[in-house]
Amino acid sequence: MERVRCEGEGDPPERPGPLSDKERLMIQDSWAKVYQNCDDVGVAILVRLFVSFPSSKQFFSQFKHIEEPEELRRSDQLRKHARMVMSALNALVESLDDADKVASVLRRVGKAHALRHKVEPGYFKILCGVILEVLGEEFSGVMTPEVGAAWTKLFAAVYRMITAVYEEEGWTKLSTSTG
Ligand code: HEM
Repeated sequence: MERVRCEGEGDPPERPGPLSDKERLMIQDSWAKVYQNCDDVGVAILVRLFVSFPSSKQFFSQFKHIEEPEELRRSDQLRKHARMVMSALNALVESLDDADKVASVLRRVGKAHALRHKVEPGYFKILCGVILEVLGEEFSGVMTPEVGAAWTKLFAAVYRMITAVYEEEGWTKLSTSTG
């Protein structure tokens, strides 16, 4: 059964330091392999998100009522969002040594989702977890525990920056449940 967790609910403190050079390189090397298959991987990630957390479909007019994974997989709106997610992640990974660029990518994504798409920010945390899960399954040779830990650290920082953008944009529902 879907369970969307609230901000701060039972989570360990998320204040990791900046990525080390080694962590940054591990993320960039593993991503290069993932991104070679970006269309398939992006669709697999989003189908997993929408099947495991059906409430995350509520924001998508064209497939919010679809349950069948095969039908979800064929949705143009899903495939379009998959490409946008993968290409934003690519921009992020390519810019890991440029803090201003990272901040600008996340600001753009955070603002659009807070103001235009009205997506509860907790879904970003859920999506990050789903990405780690799918990459761990599909790229098990690449996603060693050490590489996975570097990605986990990156996603914790991404989520912190996204919630900071939401707060700056006046989002007031950070502590309410979405489930
Ligand atoms: C890493 C996380 C994500 C990235 C990089 C991302 C990226 C994007 C981008 C680049 C756009 C188009 C930008 C725009 O409208 O200005 C977009 C649109 C959208 N995103 Fe995301 N997104 C992410 C996560 C999510 C999540 C978790 C949800 C909801 C569960 C979501 C829902 C939407 C919706 C509803 C749209 C509009 C789609 C449409 O008009 O067809 N996104 N996303």
